[in-house]
Amino acid sequence: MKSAEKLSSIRTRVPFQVGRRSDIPAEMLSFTDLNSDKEHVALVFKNADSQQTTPLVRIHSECLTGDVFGSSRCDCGEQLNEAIEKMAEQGGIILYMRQEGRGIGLYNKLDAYELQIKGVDTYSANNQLGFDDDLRDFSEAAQMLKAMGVSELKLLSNNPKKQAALEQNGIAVKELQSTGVYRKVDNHYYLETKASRGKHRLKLTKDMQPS
Ligand SMILES: Nc1nc2c(ncn2[C@@H]2O[C@H](COP(=O)(O)OP(=O)(O)OP(=O)(O)O)[C@@H](O)[C@H]2O)c(=O)[nH]1
Ligand SMILES: [Zn+2]
Repeated sequence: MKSAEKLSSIRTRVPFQVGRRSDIPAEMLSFTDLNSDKEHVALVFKNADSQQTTPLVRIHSECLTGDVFGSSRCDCGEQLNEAIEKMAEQGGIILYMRQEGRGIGLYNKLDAYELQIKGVDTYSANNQLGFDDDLRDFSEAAQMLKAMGVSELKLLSNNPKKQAALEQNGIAVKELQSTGVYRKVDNHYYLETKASRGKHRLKLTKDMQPS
């Protein structure tokens, strides 16, 4: 895990409205001097970075298939909407990390899907393609938070690795809030594997019906 020793700062802060009806005020922030040249952005609701001591934060990894197209293979789009709707009410910050496919990129994720259709699970598909289970490095999330002056937060996630990474990089996680579980026609095996092998905190029940 790389540390967030490099000092980043806010480059641009642009207001707009977001959400399914484009009626939720937010600001998009870009940054200078992140560890990589990936164009990670933050979405800030109700000026939570300057107005709240312990804002609600979601570190959301890019998922073109789920976030944009509502793919049935994962739960990313639903988690993103949940975060937007919660933060419209109480304020908060979404760090939208350009880490498509847990860091392997979109084309490789599509290759992994092809293997999954043949019965390989979500992590083993990565391994068969020559990648580790998860290539994401969350130190840049800590850099972005520090640039915004946020040193403690409530984290909206089921993934304890995100909490550990923030804490290793000097950000205090005061609370871990789970997201909803979004069962769809063909994501049950994906969710089960995230819980068993990825150690995500997901409460899955056998009779859970697709939404
Ligand atoms: N390689 C690969 N990446 C996937 C797959 N399904 C979703 N992703 C990517 O996984 C990332 C989301 O990570 P997840 O493991 O679903 O969840 P998380 O962000 O770690 O945890 P939460 O905070 O609880 O949502 C996004 O970048 C998706 O593009 C898959 O089958 N294979
Ligand atoms: Zn997804």
